[in-house]
Amino acid sequence: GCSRPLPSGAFVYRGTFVHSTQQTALQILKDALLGVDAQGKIAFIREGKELEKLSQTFGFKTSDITQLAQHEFFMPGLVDTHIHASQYSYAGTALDMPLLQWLNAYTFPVESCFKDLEFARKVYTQIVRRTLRNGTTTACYFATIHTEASLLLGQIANDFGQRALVGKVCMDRNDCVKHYKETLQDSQDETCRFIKELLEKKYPLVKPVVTPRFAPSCTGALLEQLGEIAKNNNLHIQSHISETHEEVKLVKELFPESESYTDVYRKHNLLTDKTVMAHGCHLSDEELALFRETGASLSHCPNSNFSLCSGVLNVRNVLKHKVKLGLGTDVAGGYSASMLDAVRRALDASKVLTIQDPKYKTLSFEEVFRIATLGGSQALSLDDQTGNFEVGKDFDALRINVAAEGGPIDLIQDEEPKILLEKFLNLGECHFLFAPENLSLM
Ligand SMILES: Nc1nc2[nH]cnc2c(=O)[nH]1
Ligand SMILES: [Zn+2]
Repeated sequence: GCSRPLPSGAFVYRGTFVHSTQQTALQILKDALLGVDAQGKIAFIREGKELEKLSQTFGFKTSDITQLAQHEFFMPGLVDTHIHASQYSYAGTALDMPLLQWLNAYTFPVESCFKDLEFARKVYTQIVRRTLRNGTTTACYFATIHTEASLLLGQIANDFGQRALVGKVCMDRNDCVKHYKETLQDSQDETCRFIKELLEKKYPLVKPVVTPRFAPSCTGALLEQLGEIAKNNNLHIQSHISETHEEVKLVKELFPESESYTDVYRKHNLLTDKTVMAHGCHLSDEELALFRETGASLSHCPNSNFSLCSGVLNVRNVLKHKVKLGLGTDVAGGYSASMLDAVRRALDASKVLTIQDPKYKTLSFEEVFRIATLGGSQALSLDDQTGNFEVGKDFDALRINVAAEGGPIDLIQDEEPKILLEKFLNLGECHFLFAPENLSLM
């Protein structure tokens, strides 16, 4: 063998790894060896019996290996494809109105407070810490219309080591809470400044995302400008679509020249292969076909859809149309900042559809696991970096101990990894202790 020490920051793990691939919703690798290079990237993932050969090729000693216990496994970090960092202060409250009223009564008044940077710092620090504790290693965030506070959210995500897309919200139409909107010119200028300043920080894991709030909050002129900005800088785009019937009707009135809600975004060059749209509960098959053609993706936010009584997304139909799909918490329309909750609500939503129509094929926990990990990374076009344990991707993982002392799961006997994962998804909690220096491992 080789007696060179591993370069600092390099690791080798041995044990069970569970993840998804394009072909299989759940691939279980028992007694696998996974090597992480000094840059945090996966150098190899092979069978334990290849130890001898691997240790020679990669130059590590048996004593360098971290061995997982029987009841432990690694899974990819969870990807929250849609979350409003700015709404965290009232998460768990204010769920007594439909969307459009809810925005005016609760959301816009609270978001207008992010002009105050100290308030923003408090809320943004808490949401980043909370999502990380819940196992969200990648988040696609909405901030507010305020550039400075949005830049601060990017800084906080970077400081805690979370992979994040951060969006300064754009809206030049708001008749209800009059002070919470921008002029067309300001929205455009501040979006450009936000993008420029965030990119100049060169945060390795944090990128800007062009963020028109949704069609009813934006004039056609603003949507047009934002489409241009995204195109010229090859940026991600996020917004909302077809969350409630009332909203769909409003968009028809506001954009009478468009064939559909999806057509409004398409016309303004906002549907690209780096676009993620939240909800899509009431999209037609024709609209789903436009998503497929453009490579745009959907974020399924079941807690929010139940909590605001918005609708139930037919995930099977989305998958049938081969539209990329991730899961989102949509805090605070969704009351939980945990992606494990999103997994459970996604299973519930699917069961609601089966109750309504027994021929509807309920999603399996394996399928929802894939949507919460690999699916999310694809929906955010970050699947070259994260989403599963492929060589060359970042080792972005959760180390799960299903039998953790004082934890919520009782194991009566030794269980297969598939059962451990199913129990964890349905019953588990992740709250790891904070060790920012270890975040790349967690
Ligand atoms: N759930 C949700 N839907 C929206 N549509 C436009 N803005 C919002 C928001 O903040 N939350
Ligand atoms: Zn939302």
